[in-house]
Amino acid sequence: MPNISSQQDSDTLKRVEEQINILSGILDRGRQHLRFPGRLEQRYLEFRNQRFLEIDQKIIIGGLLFYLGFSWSDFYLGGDNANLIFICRFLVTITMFCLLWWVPRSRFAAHMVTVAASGIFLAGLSVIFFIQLIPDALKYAYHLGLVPIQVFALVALRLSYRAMLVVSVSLLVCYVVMLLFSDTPPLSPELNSIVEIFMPLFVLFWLLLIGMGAYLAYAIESSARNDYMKNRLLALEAERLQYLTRRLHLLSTTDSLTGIANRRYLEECLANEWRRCLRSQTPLSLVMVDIDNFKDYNDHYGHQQGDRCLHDIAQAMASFCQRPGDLCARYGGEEFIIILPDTAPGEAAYMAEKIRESIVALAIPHETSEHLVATISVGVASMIPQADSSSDDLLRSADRMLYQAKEQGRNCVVAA
Ligand SMILES: Nc1nc2c(ncn2[C@@H]2O[C@H](COP(=O)(O)OP(=O)(O)OP(=O)(O)O)[C@@H](O)[C@H]2O)c(=O)[nH]1
Repeated sequence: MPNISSQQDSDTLKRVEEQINILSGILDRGRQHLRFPGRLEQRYLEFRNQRFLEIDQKIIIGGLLFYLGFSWSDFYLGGDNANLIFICRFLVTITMFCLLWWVPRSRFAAHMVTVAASGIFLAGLSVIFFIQLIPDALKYAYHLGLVPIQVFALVALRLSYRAMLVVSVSLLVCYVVMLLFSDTPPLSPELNSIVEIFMPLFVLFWLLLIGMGAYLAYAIESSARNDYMKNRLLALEAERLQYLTRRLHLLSTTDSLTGIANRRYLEECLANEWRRCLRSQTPLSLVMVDIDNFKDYNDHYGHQQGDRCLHDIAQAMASFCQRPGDLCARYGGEEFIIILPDTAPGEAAYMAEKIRESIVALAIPHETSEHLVATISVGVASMIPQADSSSDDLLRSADRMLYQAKEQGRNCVVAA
């Protein structure tokens, strides 16, 4: 029988309710969120990382294969540097594959989004580097190679608005620096004027792409966070309901004064055990306990002290119920019943005697009793349930034994 006052349970319930309040507060305010308060942010990042490992990692692997696939252009346009460009491309791909395999298995597993962002940045940087190695005007073809990388950054980093923005802006800055500081290849005057018009337009186009991507990533991330909050709220509500149901069950089956099972639960368990022992044809034993001269105890020590005495005796007896199916319950007033399924009469009587001795050993002062300490009288009955008998017969038999124990002078065990 679980303990109703389980501190751990009520602490957990308190924690769950606190989290529900925080989440409901955030959702009620109805604003878009790109950062949650405290631990919630950390939980969200863990969740996002998990999703990344499940879904986005495959997208990154696909992107890397595309990146490697473009090596045909290295050989086609690379001239003398074709091999060098291919080796660089190959090394970037291999490094990223290694990181994608190793990081999730390492202590950096929580930083997969950062790894992906760095990988995309590295790929973009490599293309900027390749532009330097491609001979003459052919290098302009590689400028366009930055577009798919930028688009890929928008897709792969859509769940992290900040990572997407940092990678995109950094790449654009590197590109502009390269434009400013690298030599322009000798071109015909016509081509030169086209390039002069085209380059600022290309940078502007890129900026617009980043702006559009930033807007989309912001919308996607805030909606992902919103969904996360709603799902988390649902999970917390379910957890809360589970605790409340458990607590309700405890309240309805526990006696509030003694903390052991109440009569309702006793009757339910007795009926179940009776049916089970009827099927298995094994003995079912009942130990009926009554505190001796308890009226005198109350009269002498007061009702409150009487309650404490009831509690202590009940708890001491409950500690003997070790096997599954054993149950110690308050039957009413100062009467208790212990159900012992699959227990033979001799074993039950032995256990009853141990319980009686343990109550004497509690040494609860009882000045008006001849033993000077609180004692109990115990009646024990056992039966192998039959179809034409009922658990009431067993109860009546235990009650008769208890009556005899009282008749024999109390503080003793009588077994049928
Ligand atoms: N403090 C307290 N006393 C209770 C409670 N329930 C029953 N009692 C008291 O238990 C006493 C039972 O008295 P009796 O039935 O006369 O039995 P007894 O004095 O124990 O005498 P014997 O059973 O013959 O040994 C009554 O005085 C009840 O008021 C309770 O929840 N708390």
